[in-house]
Amino acid sequence: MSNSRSAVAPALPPFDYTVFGGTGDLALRKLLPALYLRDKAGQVADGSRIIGVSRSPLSPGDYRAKAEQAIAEHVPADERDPALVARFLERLDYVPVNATSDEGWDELAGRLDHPPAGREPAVRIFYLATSPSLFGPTCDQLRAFGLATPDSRVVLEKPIGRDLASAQDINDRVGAVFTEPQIYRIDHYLGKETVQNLLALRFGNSLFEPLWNADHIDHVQITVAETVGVEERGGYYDQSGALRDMVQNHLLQLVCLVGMECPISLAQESVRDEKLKVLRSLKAIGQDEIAGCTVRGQYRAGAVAGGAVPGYLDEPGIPAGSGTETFVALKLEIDNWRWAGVPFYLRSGKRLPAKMSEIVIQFRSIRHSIFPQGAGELQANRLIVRLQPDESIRLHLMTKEPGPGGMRLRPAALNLSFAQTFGGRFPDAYERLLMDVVRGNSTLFMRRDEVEAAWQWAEPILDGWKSRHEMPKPYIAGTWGPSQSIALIERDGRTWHDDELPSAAF
Ligand SMILES: NC(=O)C1=CN([C@@H]2O[C@H](COP(=O)(O)OP(=O)(O)OC[C@H]3O[C@@H](n4cnc5c(N)ncnc54)[C@H](OP(=O)(O)O)[C@@H]3O)[C@@H](O)[C@H]2O)C=CC1
Ligand SMILES: O=C1O[C@H](COP(=O)(O)O)[C@@H](O)[C@H](O)[C@H]1O
Repeated sequence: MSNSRSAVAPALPPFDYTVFGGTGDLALRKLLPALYLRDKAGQVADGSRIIGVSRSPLSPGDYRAKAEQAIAEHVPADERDPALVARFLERLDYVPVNATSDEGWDELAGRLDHPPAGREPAVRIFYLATSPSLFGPTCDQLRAFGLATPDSRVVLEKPIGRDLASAQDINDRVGAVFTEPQIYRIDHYLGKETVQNLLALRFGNSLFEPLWNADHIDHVQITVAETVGVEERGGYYDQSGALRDMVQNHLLQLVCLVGMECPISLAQESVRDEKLKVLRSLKAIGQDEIAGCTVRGQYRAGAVAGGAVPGYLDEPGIPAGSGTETFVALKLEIDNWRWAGVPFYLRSGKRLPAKMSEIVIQFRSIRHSIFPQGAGELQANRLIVRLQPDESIRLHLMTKEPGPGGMRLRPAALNLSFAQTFGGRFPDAYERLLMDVVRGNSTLFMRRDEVEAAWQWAEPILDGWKSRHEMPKPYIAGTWGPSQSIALIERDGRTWHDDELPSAAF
């Protein structure tokens, strides 16, 4: 299918993107491919530069070779145009720099201070794709070497801390060098096309908003399921776990977009103000509620997509007997006028049967049935927003079964498939977000107070788990998590929306 939508993207001002951690997994797998694809779409102005930075003693030529390989591996073949790849590689440079010493900083300053001749003023961006422990030292050095100019921007990768205090510490250190409007905290879920579409669905249609409240909605489910395990990131993951890695950021941002009031406009602070109100309205899960409202799981050896996979404890970099969770299910409530009493059930895990993220809005049952017994069970309406893959919005309704012989009802779905409706390629979240930084649009980035409010809610759960000294419940890789996750929702007389999903792989 043609890529007509992204081929006509408007050009932006030239930029200097300095990527700290430029040789790392994130830069090679996501950032460079995303920048190449935006360049291919015509959004990268001539004279723009991408400067990879890390301690490795590479030449610019070595770095270009690495980038070329990364593009070959991570950009689909039909998007790789040799002439455009060559043009993109020309924009790349590399400087060895140590974030925690003075090594390489003068060279980096020299590069940034000497742009290509005749280039118009460029947007200066520092992307910190490194461990968060380096954010403070890197920003200190950016200031010490005069690189943190008043107009420059800094992008922070997640995780922003591992609890409230460490998040505040990072925010303080970065905030001592950059003002809040200069800081872009990435949550790549906000860059996903269908996640942004939640705003269009809710506030671009008159149909749903009158029903979008506790009077009409029984509950909400959010599932973010992955088939992958911890891959090469065991060292990081074991210190993190599913609540810190996925729930505190990505899933809570989804809760915000489902739960927030209509912002006064799409202006960045309006949207972020509304999300913040949701985060501040999250009902604290008390220590006595942890056992009933949360479930932790850890995968054991099993099969995913027809192939055998090892258990978490046998993955590289995972210490023997680790008690880190690779699966979380929990029930939360937004304690406000709109949502009082409506449970939000969240679950996320690795090594589940399918890579699939979706939001299910389960409406209440009709209050009175006029249909005779035998007309079929009346199922409550359900709106399903599939975020990935096969992006779609499906509305499940009851309809009459066609034909004579009385009234029989049957559920059926109105299905808005994005691929069928719009065709083309959906840009990766990083493509959108990297260019939003160039534009200076931080709507889809997290503000300091959002990150800290999310930690404020999540931290007592982490503390509760720690004080209970319980190991996560085991689940077989390729299943939908531990049985306790099913019990969590079934205790309330509800079930996970699994009926249209692949079942366990064996
Ligand atoms: N990989 C992913 O999919 C995702 C990663 N993240 C986060 O992004 C960050 C980076 O992740 P990832 O790329 O996987 O990590 P990697 O370990 O693959 O890369 C780390 C990078 O940091 C560089 N680095 C380490 N120490 C220094 C230093 N003192 N000075 C300068 N550079 C340094 C490394 O190069 P060198 O050793 O040569 O200095 C390397 O380029 C992490 O915080 C991670 O949690 C977030 C979302 C997804
Ligand atoms: O931030 C993260 O997200 C990925 C999942 O992202 P997706 O876009 O593939 O859904 C997850 O694998 C990783 O552990 C986490 O750090």
